[in-house]
Amino acid sequence: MSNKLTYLDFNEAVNKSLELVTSTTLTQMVPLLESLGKVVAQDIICQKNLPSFNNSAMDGFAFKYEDAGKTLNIKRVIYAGDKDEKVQADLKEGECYKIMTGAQVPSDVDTIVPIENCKDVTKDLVTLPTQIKKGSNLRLKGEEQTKGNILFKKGEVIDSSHITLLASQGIVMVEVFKDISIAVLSTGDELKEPWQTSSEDEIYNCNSYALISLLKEKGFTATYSGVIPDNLQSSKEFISNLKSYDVVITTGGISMGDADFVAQAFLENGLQTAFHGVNVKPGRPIMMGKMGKTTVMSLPGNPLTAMVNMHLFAIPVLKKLQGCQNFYHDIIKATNKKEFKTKQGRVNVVLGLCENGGFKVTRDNKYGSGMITALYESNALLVTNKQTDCIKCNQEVGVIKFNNKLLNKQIDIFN
Ligand SMILES: Nc1nc2c(c(=O)[nH]1)N[C@H]1C(S)=C(S)[C@@H](COP(=O)(O)OP(=O)(O)OC[C@H]3O[C@@H](n4cnc5c(N)ncnc54)[C@H](O)[C@@H]3O)O[C@H]1N2
Ligand code: MOO
Repeated sequence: MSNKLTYLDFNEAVNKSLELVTSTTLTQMVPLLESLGKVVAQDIICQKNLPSFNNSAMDGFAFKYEDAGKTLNIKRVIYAGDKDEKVQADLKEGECYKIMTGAQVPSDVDTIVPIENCKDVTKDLVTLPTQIKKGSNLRLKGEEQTKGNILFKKGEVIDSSHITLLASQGIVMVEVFKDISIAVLSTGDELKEPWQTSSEDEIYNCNSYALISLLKEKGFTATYSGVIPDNLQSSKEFISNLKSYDVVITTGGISMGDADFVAQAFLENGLQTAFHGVNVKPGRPIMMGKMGKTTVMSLPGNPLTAMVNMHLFAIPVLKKLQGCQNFYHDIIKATNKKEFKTKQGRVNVVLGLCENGGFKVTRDNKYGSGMITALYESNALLVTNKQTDCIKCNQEVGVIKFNNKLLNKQIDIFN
């Protein structure tokens, strides 16, 4: 980080980070269920009307509207799946069909009444109610979607509702954007892996596992690539082997310390720095840039800071790169439950618990960036602007929940 301690404006950093990437163009075909969580690479067009034939919404009787209130003979029973002569229009005067939910409705009837609303129902006869609306309980061919409509658009992340639509169209292979490749690394000689023994003088590497699992939660696959050594020459060699990845994400070693070699090692590998240092707490030392085609995101080592930076800065960039149309943070409105102070002159990112319409700041906003449990106790971030020094009790705030869906336009996220 520059010794002059000039920190980039928060919004400028967000925009610069998003400008670093454009959507991947590589696609692949995947089977229907494997498309879950992936980004669809072309508009999905309706190929089969929804519904594809007029059908009944109820178990009951199908009749001509003018026969409402009359006692009619039951011509036959029509079941879901019946076709051809079983659904032909052949009613005579004084007749109706008994019909089951989902069954095809013959063309000579226009209204359906549920069985429990009828009187004197026998095997052969039924008395229809007088009060019924024409067209009731009749689901018309194509009323939901017609052939040629766009069902959903390129760039949407496929969830269970998309899978429902795809299956309804008989689509079994889906063209999605190929997963971008992401390497996750840590730095620091003090680190031990969770499966190793760590003495009192050492700490476990939790950042890499935190990042990889967050990425998985957000639909990405990341490769753990180890710990960058705390010396420039080895760091440089280590980083030179990462150039085939679309994205490299590191934590630690980017502040002012004598062992903070990460930025220099990337620079010596051709990094074009977009920014290094942002006027935000936590997360001030964050660095982003491009090393050839590889997008580099170097996050501070403090675990809480690294994860906050992932949510705020990294995930939107990765979503854009992965081909998503929506990559801007959304906020939800909540009532602040407990007053807390923030520092003026910088953007503050505050952890809290957002539930039942309320936001409650974590640990009175007195936790440290090195803490791990504060994140566990929270499910949302509140971002202040530079002028804010206090968020009052009962004040309406806008918060970013960790599992918020992203938007296709930038909105004001500040409080
Ligand atoms: N003189 C200054 N010192 C610091 C500044 C500053 O502006 N001037 N900024 C502070 C801020 S803010 C932060 S955040 C940290 C970030 O420093 P680094 O990115 O260089 O991170 P490290 O020093 O390597 O580590 C910080 C902290 O996190 C622990 N750590 C690192 N990696 C892991 C990991 N994989 N798993 C668990 N814990 C990890 C590490 O042991 C340190 O305790 O710098 C301040 N200093
Ligand atoms: O980013 Mo540091 O405090 O911002 O922990």
